[in-house]
Amino acid sequence: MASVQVSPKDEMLARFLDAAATGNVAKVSAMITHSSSLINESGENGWTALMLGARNGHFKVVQTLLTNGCDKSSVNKSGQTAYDIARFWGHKHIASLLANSRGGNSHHLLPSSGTEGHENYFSREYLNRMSEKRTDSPWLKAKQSSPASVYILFFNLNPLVTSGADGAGESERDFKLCKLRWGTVKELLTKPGTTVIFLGVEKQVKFASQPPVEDEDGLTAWFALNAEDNPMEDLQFPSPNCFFLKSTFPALLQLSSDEAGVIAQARSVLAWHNRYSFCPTCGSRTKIDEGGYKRTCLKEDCRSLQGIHNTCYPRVDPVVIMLVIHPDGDQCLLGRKKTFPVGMYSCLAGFIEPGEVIEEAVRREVEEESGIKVGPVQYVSSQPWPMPSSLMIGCLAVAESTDIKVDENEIEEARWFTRQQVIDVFTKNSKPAFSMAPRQAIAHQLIKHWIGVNANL
Ligand SMILES: NC(=O)C1=CN([C@@H]2O[C@H](COP(=O)(O)OP(=O)(O)OC[C@H]3O[C@@H](n4cnc5c(N)ncnc54)[C@H](OP(=O)(O)O)[C@@H]3O)[C@@H](O)[C@H]2O)C=CC1
Ligand SMILES: [Mg+2]
Ligand SMILES: [Mg+2]
Ligand SMILES: [Mg+2]
Ligand SMILES: [Zn+2]
Repeated sequence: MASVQVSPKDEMLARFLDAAATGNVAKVSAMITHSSSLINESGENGWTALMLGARNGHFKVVQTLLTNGCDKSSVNKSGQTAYDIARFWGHKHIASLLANSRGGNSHHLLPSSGTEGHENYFSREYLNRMSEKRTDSPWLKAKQSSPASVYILFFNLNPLVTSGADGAGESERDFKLCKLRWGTVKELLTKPGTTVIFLGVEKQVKFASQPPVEDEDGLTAWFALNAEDNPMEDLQFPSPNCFFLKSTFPALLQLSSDEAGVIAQARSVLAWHNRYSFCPTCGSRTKIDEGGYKRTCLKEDCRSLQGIHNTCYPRVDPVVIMLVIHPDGDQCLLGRKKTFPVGMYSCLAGFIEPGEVIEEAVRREVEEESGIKVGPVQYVSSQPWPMPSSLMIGCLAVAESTDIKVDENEIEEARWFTRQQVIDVFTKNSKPAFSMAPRQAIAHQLIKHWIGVNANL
């Protein structure tokens, strides 16, 4: 009988590939120590050890190979990388490891310095939320009628403000929230259709001598109210200059940083009450609990009353927003929606989908909207965006491809802009190639972070 001659080299490769395919990390590790050239070799149909480990969900094998300098960009005879294979077979943690590993040599394009100390607009925690007090009904009731408590009022989810031009010292401060007292709003509180929520207490406890009247515990509680009908006619306001903002954008970007933080919380929770009038599970009536942080179904046997029932709590919708850097490190990808002002380009963004990690959402949204493939992703900072309840998760990402193909349903145009063009927009040196989102938007801050310009630009 004729026997097929297998060279010792081929036999060793077969054993190595088998160890990777079966998840034998110790053997994979020992064999590459002994014979380092094995690491990038391929067997049948161009499959490498990395691809086999990725195919069969062996995280540690993939990790070991990457740590030892395995080339993650090689493709098999079907043109698939190990990353494509991991994604196809649903091994998300391995796909993520492959995309974020240094193998592609593109990590150096991301800034090494963090953003410590940077605060995005809408992010300031001016109040201590004191969530433990939400279930303390006597305390909440006493605070509601306390003359020291502060009420901010909304109609159609737009806050009551005055003109803020009183030397506030912050240039964005064009409007100032009207802080009302219980005496002014007590009639409104009893009206059907009025929603009241407890926001928290001022972090700074006031000294006893300071007006207005203090409660015994020295804590100044803040509440937010949303009125169903325009309350202007019924109420005596402390200042004739008070008015409701007519629209949210860009007016909501013109508050002080403290007040913007309060609005981010209040508007998101009020918007949730406004949209979730009935139980999403059975359609019955609900009652408001926990200082406005919960809606409980009134139907005794409703499923929402058993187990985890997140329909009862205010929602937060995570959104990834990313600045994609060109593989040459010197350009970034910006897009424009049809609704943007003429000439404005900004970062791409998109809602995170269920079962998706941040990095994968960045890759999916960028590919959907621009056709660009993305490798490493780096988290930078986040921003509440209360229109109505997004949490913007700001990232930098490095592109692995450069040909743009826009999804015209979402984006009108996407383009690569050079670092110099971006710097020119910030410094207003020469005729700008585009206009930028306002500095209160995290998109603006991400772009600034990438080019490393200082904070007062
Ligand atoms: N602060 C900042 O700098 C920026 C903030 N943003 C905010 O980020 C958010 C998302 O960005 P965008 O590019 O529009 O997102 P996407 O790219 O995900 O596209 C939005 C579309 O996706 C659909 N969609 C999917 N999931 C949701 C969900 N949970 N809630 C609402 N719509 C969903 C909607 O389609 P349909 O309407 O057909 O149902 C919506 O029009 C927006 O609210 C935007 O205001 C965006 C850019 C900059
Ligand atoms: Mg999208
Ligand atoms: Mg989008
Ligand atoms: Mg989307
Ligand atoms: Zn119900």
